[in-house]
Amino acid sequence: CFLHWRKVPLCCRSLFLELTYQTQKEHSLLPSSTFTLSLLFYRGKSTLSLHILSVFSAWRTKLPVSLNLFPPVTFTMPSRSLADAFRSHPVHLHQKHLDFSTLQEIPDSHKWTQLDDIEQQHPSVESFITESVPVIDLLDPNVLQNIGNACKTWGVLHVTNHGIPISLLENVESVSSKLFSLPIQQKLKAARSPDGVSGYGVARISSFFSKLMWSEGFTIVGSPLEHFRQLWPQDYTKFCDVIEEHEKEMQKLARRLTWLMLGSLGITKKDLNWAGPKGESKEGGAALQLNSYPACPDPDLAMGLAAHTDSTLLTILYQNNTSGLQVLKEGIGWVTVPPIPGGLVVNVGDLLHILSNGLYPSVLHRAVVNRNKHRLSIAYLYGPPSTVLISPIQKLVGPNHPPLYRPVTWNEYLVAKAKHFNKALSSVRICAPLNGLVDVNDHNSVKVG
Ligand SMILES: O=C(O)CCC(=O)C(=O)O
Ligand SMILES: [Fe+2]
Repeated sequence: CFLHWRKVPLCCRSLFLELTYQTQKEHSLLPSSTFTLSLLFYRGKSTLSLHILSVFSAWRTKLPVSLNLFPPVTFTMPSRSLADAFRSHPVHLHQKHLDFSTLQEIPDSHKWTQLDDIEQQHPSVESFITESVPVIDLLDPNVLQNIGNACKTWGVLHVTNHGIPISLLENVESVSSKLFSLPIQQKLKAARSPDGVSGYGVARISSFFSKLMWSEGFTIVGSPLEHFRQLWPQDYTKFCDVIEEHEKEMQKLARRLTWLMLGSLGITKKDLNWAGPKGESKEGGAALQLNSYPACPDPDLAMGLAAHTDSTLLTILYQNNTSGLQVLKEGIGWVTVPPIPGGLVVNVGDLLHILSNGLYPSVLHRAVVNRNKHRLSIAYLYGPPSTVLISPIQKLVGPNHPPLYRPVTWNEYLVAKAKHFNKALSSVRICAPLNGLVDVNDHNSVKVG
């Protein structure tokens, strides 16, 4: 291999070498364990030096060392859990916990007097004079086509007939509502630790802003048992049961939606290694994010949750009966996504953006607040198994469609997000899109206040 490396043009600025250990029990020709060597050359943001790598591909069938150029998705390797990814990259937050219920006016710490670039460039638009986010019935015979159009043009959709019992969604809403209405001292008993992921606290993205957001959150990764025991020493088990049941149902829906979205791109389970040889997929990972946006005395000066994209394959969002979610639609501005009865919002996340090679863009969204009503949202953040490498799917890549992103695991991407926030997608980009468009988030400045 190293002989060929010399042929890499000097203009290549960087070389990524990813050595991954793969167990291939079923493969008759290879020993049970082989290494997959992924070589990825890139030169800044311009095109890839593919010619050198084609030499390697001929070897793939003969050698126990396989050289994958842009593997769609590969491997399992013992690695850190999602929670570890956060732990290894702590985000330093202003740990200021307000008791919103007692405030008559907005303190300076929460006054967004100067909006960041993205808010200034894109005004809010009234939903009745513009288009609205597509509503897709999952039982519609044209569901694939409808989902594909919505992902391509909006990066977000509403789904109905999704199969999640409304009573279950209401039960999770009720747990959230009880949780956030506990006294602040009680909630702080389940506070998220500075290097942790689960628990009560301000939005994780707060560290990128000088002003705090008008919201509080509670994150659940794995079991909420320990934290719930702190919050409700007497009756935590019934709350845990609700979360567990919700997780089970949402996992099923998230998996179904992932395959519908990929299916609308012509991708089947056999195109993805992590789907398993018979199409059965390994478990994806997930986090549940409960968000509370108290009524705010001056909503124009506050921000519920600042503009961001989700570091997921997709996110499924339930909102109580109060509006607040807005998505950025290029050429239009911020469009409100009001709750629809029985419906769930589905966002394209950054990892689906990468898998689809930018065909399905992750949607920039934010939450605004409201003068009179308390708003709750429940986000199911769904991703792949955390050690699977995600890169543009080979079927979507060709001479006219070079891969735009390098392979990255969910863990690695979370670390990139913790470092670069809305520039995380650009940080894993290896090539400018041929259509000259850049990621919407590239325009975002994170300075505020
Ligand atoms: O509250 C909302 O509508 C948005 C929540 C959200 O974007 C998130 O939790 O990532
Ligand atoms: Fe989000």
